[in-house]
Amino acid sequence: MIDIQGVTKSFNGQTKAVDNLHLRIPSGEIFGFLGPNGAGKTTTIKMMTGITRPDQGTVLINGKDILLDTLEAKRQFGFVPDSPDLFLRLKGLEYINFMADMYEVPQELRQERINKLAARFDMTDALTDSIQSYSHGMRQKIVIMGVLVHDPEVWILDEPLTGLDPKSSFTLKEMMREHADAGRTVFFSTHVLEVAEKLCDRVAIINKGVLQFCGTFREMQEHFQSNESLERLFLEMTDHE
Ligand SMILES: Nc1ncnc2c1ncn2[C@@H]1O[C@H](COP(=O)(O)OP(=O)(O)OP(=O)(O)O)[C@@H](O)[C@H]1O
Repeated sequence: MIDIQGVTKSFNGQTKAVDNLHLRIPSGEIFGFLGPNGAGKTTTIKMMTGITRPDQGTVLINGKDILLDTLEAKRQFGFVPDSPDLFLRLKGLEYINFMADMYEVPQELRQERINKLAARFDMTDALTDSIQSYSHGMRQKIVIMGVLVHDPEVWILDEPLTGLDPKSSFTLKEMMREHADAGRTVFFSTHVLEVAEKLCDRVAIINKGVLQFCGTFREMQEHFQSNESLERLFLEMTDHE
């Protein structure tokens, strides 16, 4: 469960990148966070994960305050950032083991998880190569595997499908569904509205830092008294000046 309580963030004392955002994402849900370029999605995610400090408001992850109980809050989630260009000098397996060490995953359990994840993402042969030699999609997959190796209850994923090939993208979406169906939480940002429409239990749309809508796709259609696709409704909500 994620509880975003009135977070606000300005840069350089100017326009608010995120303005008094409230969102509550219960366990058991895949939640899509949508918005045009520069809308404030990554800034929100950085405040959720304790990377950026909000000017106002806070975020609770499974009831743990990211500002006051930071370490406990961080134990609750796994975070996939929008850029996977991290730890390039490490081999894939070294990186996953590093993540498993950080989260104190016992040896036997980690081996089983690494084998399963590598098989699901077609990465078994690549694990002994350096991350530097990986394609963008392979780097994305190793970062996802590094997060999933500690089996966090809450997944926070910033544009996780970018650069993944169709099979890996399908696998990740399948895993997101399994995770939510097991009563846990998946929060992800995306620009791929067809994916959001099919995959998400609920979505939020943010524009210029301000929440425009939060609810199911059906609720959105009812609200706008329209049978249009999510893409059309999104454009209507975000195109007007
Ligand atoms: N470190 C920073 N310094 C100054 N401005 C910033 C900083 N980070 C973000 N911004 C500004 O905050 C606003 C929101 O940016 P953010 O990266 O959160 O958008 P986004 O919704 O993730 O966009 P995209 O879809 O393009 O990734 C933008 O106007 C951006 O220029």
